[in-house]
Amino acid sequence: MSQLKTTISRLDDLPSTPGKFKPDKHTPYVQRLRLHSKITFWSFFVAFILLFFFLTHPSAAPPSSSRRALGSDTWGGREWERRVSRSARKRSDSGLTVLVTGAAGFVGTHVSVALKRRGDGVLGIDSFNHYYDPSLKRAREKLLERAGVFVVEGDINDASLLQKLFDVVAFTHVMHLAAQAGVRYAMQNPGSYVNSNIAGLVNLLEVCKSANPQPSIVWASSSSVYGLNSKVPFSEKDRTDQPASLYAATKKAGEEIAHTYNHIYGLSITGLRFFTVYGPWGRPDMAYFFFTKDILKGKPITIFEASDHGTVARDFTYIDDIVKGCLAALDTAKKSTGSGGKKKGPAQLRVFNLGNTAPIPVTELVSILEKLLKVKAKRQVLPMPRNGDVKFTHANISLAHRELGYRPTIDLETGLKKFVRWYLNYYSGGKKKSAW
Ligand SMILES: O=C(O)[C@H]1O[C@H](OP(=O)(O)OP(=O)(O)OC[C@H]2O[C@@H](n3ccc(=O)[nH]c3=O)[C@H](O)[C@@H]2O)[C@H](O)[C@@H](O)[C@@H]1O
Repeated sequence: MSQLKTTISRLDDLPSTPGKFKPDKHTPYVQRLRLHSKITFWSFFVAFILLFFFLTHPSAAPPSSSRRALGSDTWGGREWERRVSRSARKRSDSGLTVLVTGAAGFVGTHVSVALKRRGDGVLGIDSFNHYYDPSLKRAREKLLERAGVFVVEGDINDASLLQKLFDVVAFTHVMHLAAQAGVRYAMQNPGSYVNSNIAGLVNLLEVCKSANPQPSIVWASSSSVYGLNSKVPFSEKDRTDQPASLYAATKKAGEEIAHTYNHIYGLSITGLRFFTVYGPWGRPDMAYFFFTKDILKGKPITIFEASDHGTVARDFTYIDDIVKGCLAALDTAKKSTGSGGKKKGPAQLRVFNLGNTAPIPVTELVSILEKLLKVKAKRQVLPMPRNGDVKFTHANISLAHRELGYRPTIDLETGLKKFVRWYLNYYSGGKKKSAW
């Protein structure tokens, strides 16, 4: 307080109309004026140096929240809001207005384009993290841009960004696909699974529950929640309390968290348990993708077998079938019942298997790839390491068939043919690099 008084009294020393005042150059006032000029000069000089430093060293800039306040971050500003609104504008009154998280991801890209093509409003959000080659995500972003979908670069853990998106657009639906995927990587980086699949999910649901109107939510769970369940085919009624990986455990936790937000806040939530989704623009961390890469390079591939020399198999599901399931889940989602963070009545809570219901041994997947690529794979068969993998998956899809009209139509060989065609084209560096 005393310091404040001193500062005020110093300011009071200055004449209110300095131009009319003829100073005596020997008075203390003139000395102070000279001092002030020097301070002003050095302040400008230091400010200039700092500005130069931050412009040439962007990573040394202040934290994003303060930059955001200045409107100079990757999001914010009038032009940005215009882009957000334009992307989320639907073509007809009956259309949906969907926020797609993980929009530059494999499933996110396909779902976003399909929604946009049929006239829904779509806005994407994606963190473009480096879990796998970010240039593939950027190529997908270009594809989305051409389809009229704007992807906001940001994290689902950023509550102020999500809040801002809901301030700009009244989303009717959220298609939540942003996640840390991959079963085996969970042993290397467990924190990223907790951060995306648990903290990120909770953050998103917090914003959704407070939104007015509350959106309906459809999100990606995983076949991995069945874990050590050995009853086949896997039905939604089967036990899911024995996850074999941390990845599976975070997806299972997501399903329980969904229950809580549905119960307390009246959010309408649908979880989709995807079964090993594959296809063009897929994820390079998945076996069918890196097997293709390694076979073409003449590198050996490792094929896991069960401890009893038993076959390891997956219910591989083609991306177009998954997209149909996602759209059907959005179309049949009932409205959330809450408003202003308060539940008004019971809301819809659903879980569906989206699989192909035709498990194929991994050895057969490799044989199909060999045939399509016309290259013999260098197979190395090893016992399945204890890294979170399960022996087989097999979806019972009768519930999804009944409620969503879901009926997969693409068998593994047909789907891999489409994938291989895309792969060769994309990685040939040819002109058709970003073809669909
Ligand atoms: O359906 C799911 O729930 C999951 O499907 C995939 O997980 P996964 O089925 O393990 O798919 P891949 O990693 O592509 O593995 C496919 C099969 O290849 C086998 N594999 C994998 C890697 C390898 O080097 N060798 C090998 O034989 C695996 O054991 C597995 O049986 C996805 O990576 C998960 O994100 C997703 O949630």
